[in-house]
Amino acid sequence: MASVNIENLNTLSGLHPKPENVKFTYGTAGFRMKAELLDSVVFRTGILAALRSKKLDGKVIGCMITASHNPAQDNGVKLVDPMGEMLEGSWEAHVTALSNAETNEQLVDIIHSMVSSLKIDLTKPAKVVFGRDTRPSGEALAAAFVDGLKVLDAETTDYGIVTTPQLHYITRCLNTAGTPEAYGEPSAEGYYKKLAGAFKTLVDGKTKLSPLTLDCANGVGAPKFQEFVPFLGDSISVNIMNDDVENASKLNLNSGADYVKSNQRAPVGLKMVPQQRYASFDGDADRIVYYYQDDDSTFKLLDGDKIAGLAAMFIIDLVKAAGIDSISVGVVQTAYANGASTQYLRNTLNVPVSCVPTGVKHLHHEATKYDVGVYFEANGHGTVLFSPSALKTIHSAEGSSPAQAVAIRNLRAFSDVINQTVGDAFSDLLFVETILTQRQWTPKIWDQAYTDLPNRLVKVVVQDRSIFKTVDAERKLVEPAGLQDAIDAIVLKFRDGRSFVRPSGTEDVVRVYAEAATRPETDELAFRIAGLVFDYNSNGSGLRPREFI
Ligand SMILES: CC(=O)N[C@H]1[C@@H](OP(=O)(O)O)O[C@H](CO)[C@@H](O)[C@@H]1O
Ligand SMILES: [Mg+2]
Repeated sequence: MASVNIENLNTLSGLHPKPENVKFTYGTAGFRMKAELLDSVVFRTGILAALRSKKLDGKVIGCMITASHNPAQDNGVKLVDPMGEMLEGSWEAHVTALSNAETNEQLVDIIHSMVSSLKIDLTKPAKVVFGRDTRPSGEALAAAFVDGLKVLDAETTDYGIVTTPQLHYITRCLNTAGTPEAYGEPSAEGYYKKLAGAFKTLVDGKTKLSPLTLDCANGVGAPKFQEFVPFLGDSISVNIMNDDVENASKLNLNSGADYVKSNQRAPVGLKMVPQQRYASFDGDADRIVYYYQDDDSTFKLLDGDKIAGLAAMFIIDLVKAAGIDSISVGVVQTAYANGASTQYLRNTLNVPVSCVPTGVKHLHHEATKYDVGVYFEANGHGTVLFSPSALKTIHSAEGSSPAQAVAIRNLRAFSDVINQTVGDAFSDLLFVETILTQRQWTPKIWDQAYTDLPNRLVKVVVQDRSIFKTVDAERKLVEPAGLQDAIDAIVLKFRDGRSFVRPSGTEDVVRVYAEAATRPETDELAFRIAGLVFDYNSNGSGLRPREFI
């Protein structure tokens, strides 16, 4: 068995020293922090990507350099497994260990112990592809990643500036090429052709909707959607705003899906016209939320929960119309899903709903258990997964009437318009537009499925968030002892009250979520629980926010 060329590793690692006194953790969305701290981490992630590829017999591993909806000065790195899914959970600990090695000797030791415990054959080839968003720090970090790949002589292709979902798509295409599961051409152009072709089939012959106004958060979604437009031709009209990627400081500033969802308001500078459709991407275009203004000028958000409800409703109808009763539809949510959406799914659509911990990898995994699994985080990250057997059924069905044949054709195109590797703002946009076009629905009609319970999300800065331990898909605290009982006692006093507390996986805070029958009750509940959490674990650190009760 070959071994690592230590001289080579020492030289390359010397170019990417680890900053002192920083502890890195591969979290919900990979490593994410101030860009200036990331050089050594990205270099070592390159080593790990090469090891993972060797372990998987030379299958292509993907890497995306992005910090999504976070500010321009942040960056991050995240690995993609061969079918376009997130890095397998057990490898998160390995990449975390590599990133925290203090010396080159430790680095070599960790690599050697991985090679022996995971039985990695270093003579196997390694193939790794990578891309990045528009952040100015991306280019240098990509170079550090390439240095990491050189440690193990990995073959590599730089896909340059792409959206996160494009990189996931390309990774899957490369690994399925020439097989019956071939996913498409492994290029941005192949991606545009596949999605646009399916969309055109779905809206063919239907009356086109009024233009959609699209806020791209001044991120990678802007140039990439511009690139996409010629492929879509006149099948859709989109007015793009917040497309200034030259001025990095504008990235995600007062705009984008996270801003709109968190503040429940339109991006700054957008003058809304009642009953028109608006949508916002986040900074790496893997999330989308829709919104509109009602006639009384109220702002109405159509978030990930609303998108999941719309998708589930449409697919259920389509499956029925196609006469394929054997395909069942399920929806996966997290505890942050609005209680009204869960009720709608269960009681109106009669679909099974699972609740899993936060983080796309959990939702994705659970969704694979259904024939058609719809998954969305409330913040707008999600997609629809068709199981291999559902796809087979859809592709072999013929239908016994013209109406059934049309429904089957639509189901096939629908499965193609959806990026099944990961939540994808472009693809989600197209499937929402498909449904609204086929039904000729305004955003208000879509919104009428159910009325959101008022809700509030509060961040609590505590001394040590690691003491908060949860169970039951993060809906209950088991530690610190007694805190959950105190929460339950407060929640009981509120009509339709629901609240839960969990440590964030991406920020150094504890999050409190609350919903109740009315806005004032919701705010009171949220701030009471936030106050309770703060008092449990502040030890006098920081100021107690004034709104906490
Ligand atoms: C409440 C919330 O929106 N949490 C977000 C956030 O996770 P936290 O673990 O809550 O920090 O970032 C994740 C990664 O982007 C995303 O998947 C998740 O939905
Ligand atoms: Mg994102």
